[in-house]
Amino acid sequence: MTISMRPAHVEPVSLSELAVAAGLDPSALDGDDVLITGATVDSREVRQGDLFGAFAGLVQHGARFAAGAVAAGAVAILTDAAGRDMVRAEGLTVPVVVAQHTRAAMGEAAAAVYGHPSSRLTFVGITGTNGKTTTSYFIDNALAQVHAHRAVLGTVELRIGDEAIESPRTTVEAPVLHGLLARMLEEGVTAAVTEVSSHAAALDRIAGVDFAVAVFTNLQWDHLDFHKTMDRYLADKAKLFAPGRARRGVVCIDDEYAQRLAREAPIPVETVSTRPGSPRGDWNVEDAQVGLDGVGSQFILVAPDGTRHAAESPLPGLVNVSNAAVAVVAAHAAGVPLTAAIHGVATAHGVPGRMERVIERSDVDPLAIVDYAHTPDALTLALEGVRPITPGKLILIFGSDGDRDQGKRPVMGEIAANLADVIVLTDENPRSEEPAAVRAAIRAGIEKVRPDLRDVHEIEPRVAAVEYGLRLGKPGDTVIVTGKGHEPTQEIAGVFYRYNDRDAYLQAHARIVADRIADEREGSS
Ligand SMILES: CC(=O)N[C@H]1[C@@H](OP(=O)(O)OP(=O)(O)OC[C@H]2O[C@@H](n3ccc(=O)[nH]c3=O)[C@H](O)[C@@H]2O)O[C@H](CO)[C@@H](O)[C@@H]1O[C@H](C)C(=O)N[C@@H](C)C(=O)N[C@H](CCC(=O)O)C(=O)O
Ligand SMILES: Nc1ncnc2c1ncn2[C@@H]1O[C@H](COP(=O)(O)OP(=O)(O)OP(=O)(O)O)[C@@H](O)[C@H]1O
Repeated sequence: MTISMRPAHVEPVSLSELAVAAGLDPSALDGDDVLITGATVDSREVRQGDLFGAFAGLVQHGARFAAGAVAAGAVAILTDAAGRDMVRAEGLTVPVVVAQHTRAAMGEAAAAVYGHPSSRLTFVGITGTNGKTTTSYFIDNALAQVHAHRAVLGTVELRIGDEAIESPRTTVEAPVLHGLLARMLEEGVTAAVTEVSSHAAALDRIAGVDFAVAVFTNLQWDHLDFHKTMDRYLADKAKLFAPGRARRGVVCIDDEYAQRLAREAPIPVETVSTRPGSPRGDWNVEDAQVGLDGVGSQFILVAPDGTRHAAESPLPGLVNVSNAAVAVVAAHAAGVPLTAAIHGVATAHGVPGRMERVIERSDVDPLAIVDYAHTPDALTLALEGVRPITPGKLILIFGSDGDRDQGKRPVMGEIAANLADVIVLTDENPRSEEPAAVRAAIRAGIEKVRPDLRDVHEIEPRVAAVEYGLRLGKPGDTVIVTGKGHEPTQEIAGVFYRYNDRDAYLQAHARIVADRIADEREGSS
């Protein structure tokens, strides 16, 4: 099934009203006032009656696409002074609104076009380096206890009720977000959750949004190619915790960056402490017991009034105790009674590609898991999480992304060599990089710990590495493939090939079973 990304009906709003909603002076309007019925920042997605946002991008100026946007039906353009000059130099007479902070202004204008939909439902936004997707599904299930019609927007999918499409991005552009929210209202949705990536916060994709609750999971090393320093990375994420953007916040204070955010946030914040050794928060996790069957965990959530509540995480590993605790507190902050929030989180379904058990342990097979860990901290936690449920060897299949943060590659190699028994080094999404060079950077880290490269295998393509790792696995072993999670494609040299780790496991397993049957036949003949 597909979902429409925009509402079926929009009440036209005048361009001058939108300029004011975007915080601009009426003199920012160059040209006639016109009626607007939609908004986009991509000329390829323009519909009749749209306001087209033409930004000075990281690569090129969006005003280059103004003529195409107008031909496709855009009736006005929001851009900066340079963009206006480009538009006029092309001889276009379309009305132009000039803003200094174009992305922010466009978000506010799009909110106004669609009638400020985020204020009309319970909207929860989650940011943090890791755990956004998992926590968003936990929160959704908690919200389900009191909201029959809901939506989830994030890395895995854009879902409104029972309808879903593959998500183009972790966080969609602001006009798409406001359009989707307006669509949700038409569908009777009363509560929604969205992941907010740091790119989204930095590029004002949440401009114009009114979050009921903003949630922060953690800040770990990632994306420094984009944000440059951890301080700027934190500052971008902190944009979610601003007056006018979110009414209240829920912050997991297990790391120091989060503690700083909780101290400095200018909105009311409830803190959640989930790990031994973390400072006490308003809410505290105690007595976390990781289930020995590797399915889930139990813990006690101590509320600010000191009451103790038995709670559960439906997914394995201590990281998911953190995610579950944060989800309970966030859903409670969004209006779900505490007992219902705890029940909703405990009964949440698995999230595709997050500690997903694809092949169960048996007397012939190892346990085979897919996980999305693609940062040093996440990899550490994933491997530490499966060690207690692994009587035999821990076999890790992994690589690292091309065209993304290079610094983490050797660090992840070291972590793998320290925490896994056997390593199958392979490719993730090489993108425009030479795959062997990415693997070499990881291998350098592995060699620091294991100079003889004992039990280290380098196999490509990834589909072959998954089969190789699975064939190495004995019944007591755990095989874990990390980095791509639910992703349906692998990006190599600009081409997206259909590829999924879960499918790779299942297809390899079918061949392994067929070989076993053939061997048995041979043995008995
Ligand atoms: C690094 C980054 O985030 N770039 C975003 C940025 O692009 P940009 O400034 O480079 O755009 P540009 O190519 O210079 O083009 C300038 C303008 O012309 C427009 N344009 C361009 C071509 C065209 O034919 N018509 C047209 O209108 C573009 O929409 C853009 O507004 O602004 C664009 C919209 O204005 C975004 O589409 C684009 O996201 C790109 C596609 C992207 O891949 N972003 C990724 C990195 C991202 O956001 N990832 C995070 C998750 C990260 C994670 O946690 O792993 C996410 O939220 O998904
Ligand atoms: N609270 C957490 N702390 C650290 N690592 C975590 C946490 N929760 C999950 N992880 C690890 O991070 C991986 C990604 O989890 P998830 O998809 O929920 O995060 P995300 O923030 O949505 O990631 P991304 O933005 O890259 O899509 C998981 O597969 C797991 O290995």
